[in-house]
Amino acid sequence: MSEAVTKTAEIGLIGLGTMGGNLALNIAENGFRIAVWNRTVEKTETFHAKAGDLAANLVPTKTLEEFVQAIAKPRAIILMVPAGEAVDAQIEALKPLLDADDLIIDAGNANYHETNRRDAAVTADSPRFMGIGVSGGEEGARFGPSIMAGGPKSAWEQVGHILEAISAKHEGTPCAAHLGEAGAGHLVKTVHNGIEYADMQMIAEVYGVMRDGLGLDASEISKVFGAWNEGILQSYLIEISHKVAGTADPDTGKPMLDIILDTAGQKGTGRWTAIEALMLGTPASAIEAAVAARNMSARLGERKAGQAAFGAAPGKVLGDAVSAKDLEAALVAGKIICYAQGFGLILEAARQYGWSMPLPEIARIWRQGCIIRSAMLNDMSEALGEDPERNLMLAPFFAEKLKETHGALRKVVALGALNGLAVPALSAALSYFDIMRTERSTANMLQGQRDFFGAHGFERTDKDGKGYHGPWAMNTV
Ligand SMILES: NC(=O)C1=CN([C@@H]2O[C@H](COP(=O)(O)OP(=O)(O)OC[C@H]3O[C@@H](n4cnc5c(N)ncnc54)[C@H](OP(=O)(O)O)[C@@H]3O)[C@@H](O)[C@H]2O)C=CC1
Ligand SMILES: O=C(CO)[C@H](O)[C@H](O)COP(=O)(O)O
Repeated sequence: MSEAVTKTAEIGLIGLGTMGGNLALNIAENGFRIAVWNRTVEKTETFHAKAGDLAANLVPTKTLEEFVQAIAKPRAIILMVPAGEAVDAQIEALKPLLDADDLIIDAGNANYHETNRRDAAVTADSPRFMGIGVSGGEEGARFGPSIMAGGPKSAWEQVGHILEAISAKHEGTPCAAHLGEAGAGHLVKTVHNGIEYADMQMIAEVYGVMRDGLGLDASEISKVFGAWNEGILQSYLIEISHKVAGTADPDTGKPMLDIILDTAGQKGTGRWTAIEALMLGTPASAIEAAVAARNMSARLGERKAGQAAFGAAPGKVLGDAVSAKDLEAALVAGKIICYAQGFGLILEAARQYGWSMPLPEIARIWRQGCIIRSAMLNDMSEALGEDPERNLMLAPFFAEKLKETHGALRKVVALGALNGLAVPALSAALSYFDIMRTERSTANMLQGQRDFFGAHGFERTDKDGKGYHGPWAMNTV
């Protein structure tokens, strides 16, 4: 190791796990010399030994001191460790070894409030801090992720060229961008993951309709997803759903889908998105429903008891009541709505925090590299470019698509409800659509109730001003 350390690295990375190891190889492959350090030192040795030709651009180190010394000044150090305490611990361990113009970059899935806190804690004497969201999983990290950066402009000026070089490219354009101050990048990554949850959940719901309502087997379902991936729904998530449904278990020969236990894991970013939407007061009901569906999936014991108590919904009841075309159109409508909610959330955060979030740029850097990459993001980027403040579902292209598809969404949700097939995210998307296209909603009743029990006051449709009260005076009902 010590011989390699004598050569100065352009950047450093801590945390050679799934993401960090692949990101380091990606950086090395793009011609940047990178110093690496891992808490478990033996992993660094193995990592270096297995790096093949790329080993020449890697500088493996055994101690943090050795690691820091191996990086050219002003140093840039990427942390790719679990969010939370590990990040704070690494920052504290690095601080005494770094200069004030050095830069620490948290590239994990941090809660953006923590990124804001870490950014605010930077003083004139401590290293600068930057939070970047990286999406694309293992393969993306290795061959080109989507990178959502937040932090001081000086930080982007220092490392932007490296991040752009290692990012995915959409028709030659890097899927990496500086999106704003402090936690802006991590907020966008969080919302990316919230959309990911909703997109995945809606795909799982139409899978359920095909499996339970239509009685299709996994290979038939795989073919349907494969066909959809040639059309408007073309996306990484549909592509992998096609592959997941089409894969057999090597042990039993059965479809993998029939072997996988139906309890979904989650690491927290979907939940953070839902919490954020509630805190900012912006609707993200399809995302919230997707998080709730994961929570319900985890309660297998309760679901078993529920089935014993109430019986399962009858299977294969849909016959030709719903077609693959209907399901595809329902997914299109649901997808437009969940993205409208996600971009609406980012817009609201930008308004409340005074950040200037470039919404078209966000859609642009999601077109390749990330888990939610899809053909539709190209149209979204254009629609948001026309007017970033407008609800995405009102952009002419998407309004037209919704006019064509909301009937199918309604049909799938209605058939699901009538036949006991749970479609919570599609259903939430439909309700959002119906509320957001209704000028005269039912919240007048809520205002009447609030005023009745708490004298909260309301506005009138026929007069200006606030704070009107009804003539209820505790005795009228
Ligand atoms: N996996 C994915 O698809 C994606 C993950 N992310 C995010 O990237 C980050 C890393 O995830 P991933 O690579 O999957 O995780 P892994 O579990 O594969 O790797 C974690 C790495 O962090 C190190 N580490 C763990 N705890 C500490 C600690 N307390 N102090 C110092 N180092 C520590 C581990 O070192 P050691 O070898 O010693 O255990 C290991 O190198 C997370 O924030 C995750 O949410 C982001 C996008 C996608
Ligand atoms: O950030 C990611 C992709 O963009 C990670 O894969 C993330 O861990 C997925 O979230 P969860 O584990 O909650 O499903």
